[in-house]
Amino acid sequence: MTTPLLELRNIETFYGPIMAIAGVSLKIEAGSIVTILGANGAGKTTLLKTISGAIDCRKGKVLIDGEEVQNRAPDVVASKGIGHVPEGREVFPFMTVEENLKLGAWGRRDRDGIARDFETIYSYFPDLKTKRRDMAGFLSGGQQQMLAIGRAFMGQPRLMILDEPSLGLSPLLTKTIFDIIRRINAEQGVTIVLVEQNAQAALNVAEHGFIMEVGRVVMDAPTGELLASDDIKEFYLGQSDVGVRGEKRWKKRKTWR
Ligand SMILES: Nc1ncnc2c1ncn2[C@@H]1O[C@H](COP(=O)(O)OP(=O)(O)OP(=O)(O)O)[C@@H](O)[C@H]1O
Repeated sequence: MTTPLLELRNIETFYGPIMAIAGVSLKIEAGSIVTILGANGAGKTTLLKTISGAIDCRKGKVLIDGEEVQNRAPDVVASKGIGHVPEGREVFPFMTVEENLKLGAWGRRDRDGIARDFETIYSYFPDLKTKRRDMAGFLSGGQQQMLAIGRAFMGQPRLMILDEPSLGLSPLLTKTIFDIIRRINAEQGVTIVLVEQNAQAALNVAEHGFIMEVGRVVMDAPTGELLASDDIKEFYLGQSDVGVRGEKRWKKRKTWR
């Protein structure tokens, strides 16, 4: 059996007395695209932050290629190949596009590789090339999302974790971003973990999904299975059954509890 690229074993993460992650275990194989879905407050962002070292867990293990990295500093986790694209992008507004991308390559010494990765990002996101000398704060929301993805890519991640990349974007821009995420996976061999509120877009691109509720994973299945699930249709895709006279049925109970 191969060692997963990322494994979480019984993670518990708290904010003071509040338990945000209540014992999550999961495995992510190299080369895959997986999505983590869940309602507001389910713990998705906290889980990603626990993986990247932005928040410490109180219990459990985070393993990258079988090596324990839980509660290590974010730069140590990044050096193991984890690139975190946080919710809300968090680009540096008073630095240019190019400077933001250079920061992503911090610690790298391979000048040729850095130059090649700049070109890769500019080929995926031509807008960034056009605006490479502009302040990041003047970019549109979609361009800032592109820059956040580009900056993470400059760190040569083997696993990219993206927190709600479609937040605030038009359907067209969301499609553009998701197409590039798919290409980064297929062409660059980067494994992708995608947290999304846009369940339809995420399930279209991912091979496997995890459903989170109040700090736990309540469902873990290939996306084909999730798309066929009545619970997923009802609660995440808004495709509830409609009665013969057009009235909506009583809201059904979720069966995964
Ligand atoms: N800084 C914080 N201090 C205290 N509680 C927090 C903090 N951040 C998050 N929480 C709580 O932790 C739980 C999980 O929050 P988290 O942001 O991880 O959820 P989420 O699934 O990412 O939600 P959303 O989809 O709204 O971003 C929630 O109950 C939230 O209120």
